[in-house]
Amino acid sequence: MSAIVSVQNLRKAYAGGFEALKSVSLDIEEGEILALLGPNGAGKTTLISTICGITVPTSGTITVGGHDTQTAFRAARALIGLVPQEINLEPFETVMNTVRFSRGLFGKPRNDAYLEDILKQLSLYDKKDNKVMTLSGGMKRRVLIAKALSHEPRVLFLDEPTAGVDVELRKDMWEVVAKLKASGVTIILTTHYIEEAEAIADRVGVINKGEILLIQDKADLMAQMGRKQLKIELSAAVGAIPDALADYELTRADDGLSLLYHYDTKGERTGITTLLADLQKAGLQMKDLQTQQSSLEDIFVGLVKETA
Ligand SMILES: Nc1ncnc2c1ncn2[C@@H]1O[C@H](COP(=O)(O)OP(=O)(O)OP(=O)(O)O)[C@@H](O)[C@H]1O
Repeated sequence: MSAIVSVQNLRKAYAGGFEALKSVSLDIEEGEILALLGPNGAGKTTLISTICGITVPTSGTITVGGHDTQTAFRAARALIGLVPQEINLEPFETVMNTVRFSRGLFGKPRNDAYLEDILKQLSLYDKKDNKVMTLSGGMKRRVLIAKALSHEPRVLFLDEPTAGVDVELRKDMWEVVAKLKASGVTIILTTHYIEEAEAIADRVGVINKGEILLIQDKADLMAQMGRKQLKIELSAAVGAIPDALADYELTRADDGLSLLYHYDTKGERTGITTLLADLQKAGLQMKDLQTQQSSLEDIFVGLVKETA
């Protein structure tokens, strides 16, 4: 695979001096789905807007399909579709005219068959002659996607595509994204929903305070950083963890009725057998045991906390 978007040492300081991006470098591979995670104000929208040419970088370079976004903006921008966070549609226009107009802005020849196909993919075809103002919020979000795809871009940026969208529609949108990927479009999305990244991304990038903390294959990330938790339910509550068990770094839970033990899934030894033996020696009676794999959410929260 080769990089379709390449960002090198990108810095963005807003007027007033606030540094929203601090020397960000990343390559986005053709055909992948990259999810950018980060808390509010991390710099996700700034990164996307800068790549799309809406925000001017303070320094650094960006290329899209080999075109420099500063010296060959039109060529770079023609390859990009952007679905913004805000709904910015003309309320009195019909769905079909909205997408037709947007395609025209990129100087593409009229091609209703292509646009109708996009509307069908997004389950909007039966609404094509409806005015935008008559659509539901979820449908308007899908019109935004259709609009962004109207000029046949190779890279699609989705900024919080499912914000404020109900669970069912969110899953529909994931299907749409999967279909787009299958048709060869590279997708970059920002999201607050970690389950969204877990469900659809090939790679996950975590941004905090204008810096990329990590960018990694999702499966590798979960295998490397995923820790397991063992929950030991006791027959009687303990007020404090016995000194003899100090090495295990256990935490009390459920008012002392449970103890939590964390171990590395990649480690050669989990330490569970010796822990169970030592629990018995310390006179603690075990009622039940449960294990739980840490989710992407646990990993993300841990990372952001570390750099807080
Ligand atoms: N036009 C601007 N002028 C000054 N500061 C700005 C401007 N736009 C954004 N910022 C600041 O830059 C930082 C990054 O904002 P950005 O919108 O990129 O974050 P984000 O990760 O997209 O957040 P959210 O998840 O809330 O959308 C924030 O501290 C924000 O206040």
